[in-house]
Amino acid sequence: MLTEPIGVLVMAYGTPRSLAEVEPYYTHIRHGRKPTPALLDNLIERYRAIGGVSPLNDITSAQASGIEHRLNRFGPGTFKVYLGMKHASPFIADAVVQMARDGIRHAVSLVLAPHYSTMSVKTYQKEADDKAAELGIPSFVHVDSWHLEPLFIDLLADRVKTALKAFAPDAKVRVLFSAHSLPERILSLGDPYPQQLRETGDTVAKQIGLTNYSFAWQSAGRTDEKWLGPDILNVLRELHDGGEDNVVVCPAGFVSDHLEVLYDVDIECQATAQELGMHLTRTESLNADPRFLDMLSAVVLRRAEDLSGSGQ
Ligand SMILES: CC1=C(CCC(=O)O)c2cc3nc(cc4[nH]c(cc5[nH]c(cc1n2)c(C)c5CCC(=O)O)c(CCC(=O)O)c4C)C(CCC(=O)O)=C3C
Ligand SMILES: [Fe+2]
Repeated sequence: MLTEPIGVLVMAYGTPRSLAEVEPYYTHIRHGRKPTPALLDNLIERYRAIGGVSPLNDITSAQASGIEHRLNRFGPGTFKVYLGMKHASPFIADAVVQMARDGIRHAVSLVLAPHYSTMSVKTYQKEADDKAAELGIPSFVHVDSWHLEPLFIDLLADRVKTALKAFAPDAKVRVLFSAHSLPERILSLGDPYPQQLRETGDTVAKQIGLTNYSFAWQSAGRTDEKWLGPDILNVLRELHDGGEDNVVVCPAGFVSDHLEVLYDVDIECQATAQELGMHLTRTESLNADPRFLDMLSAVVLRRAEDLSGSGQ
């Protein structure tokens, strides 16, 4: 192991801290273009519907500090965790500046999302690497994805089993593994994202002997482009038309309770299900589950071994 502290840059999407911050946050997501009043009102209404602010900031912070605590179990001060957000402060670049100030020379990056995409994880990594290059500090060793980590699979498998208990033992129940949709053009780029979601779902299903399951995309952006389908709301309608009215949604692409889970699944999918007379539940989010943080810190530790191995 290295003798000086290893920096760990934990990256996440970020969320506004108050309703007043929704406009600058949305403008940042839109690469500096202000949203129209209608788009802004619509987003504010969604945050209002989940209680005004998203619990995401608190959960992300708890995840980062839980990872740091675990990494330092065997040697206090061996690792220093920095939190950097894509669209909210502290931004990824702020965290990298702090790492440089602290004299960190060896660092691992981890994105709090299981599946790799050129439009998500890669953009986080690029932001970190660009800032490191600008500051003249060594680049990061990245964790690209952890969608097949055995402990991640175990956690989802347990959650699916628990969710299925809401139904009669002999009921026919469809499990829908979902993730955030992305523009369909990622397909022509050979992006691994859709395949990785499928691998997560297939592996969970195999582990618990689940046969009635499929995949759906949720939370597609409000843009003119075509987004990956099938959209989860259409999948619910099709299931109902085919005589299947029992559904467990497992939002496997997300790790925390936030807008896409608390609004898009718990309010929007639930409303469609009710309208159709379907029975829908979802798996509990991973949040700061100790077993989840054990898993993430083990993944970081493994990657940190590559740092010393590569002689950096
Ligand atoms: C792949 C992916 C993940 C999962 C991986 C990861 O976690 O990185 C994710 C997570 C999240 N997305 C979030 C929020 C939003 N995403 C938006 C818009 C967009 N998301 C995109 C992608 C993703 N997003 C994309 C391609 C857009 C279009 C604009 C663009 O090209 O960038 C918009 C704009 C309005 C709207 O479309 O609703 C909002 C408000 C929150 C925080 C929720 C909270 O505050 O609780 C979280 C965790
Ligand atoms: Fe998003």
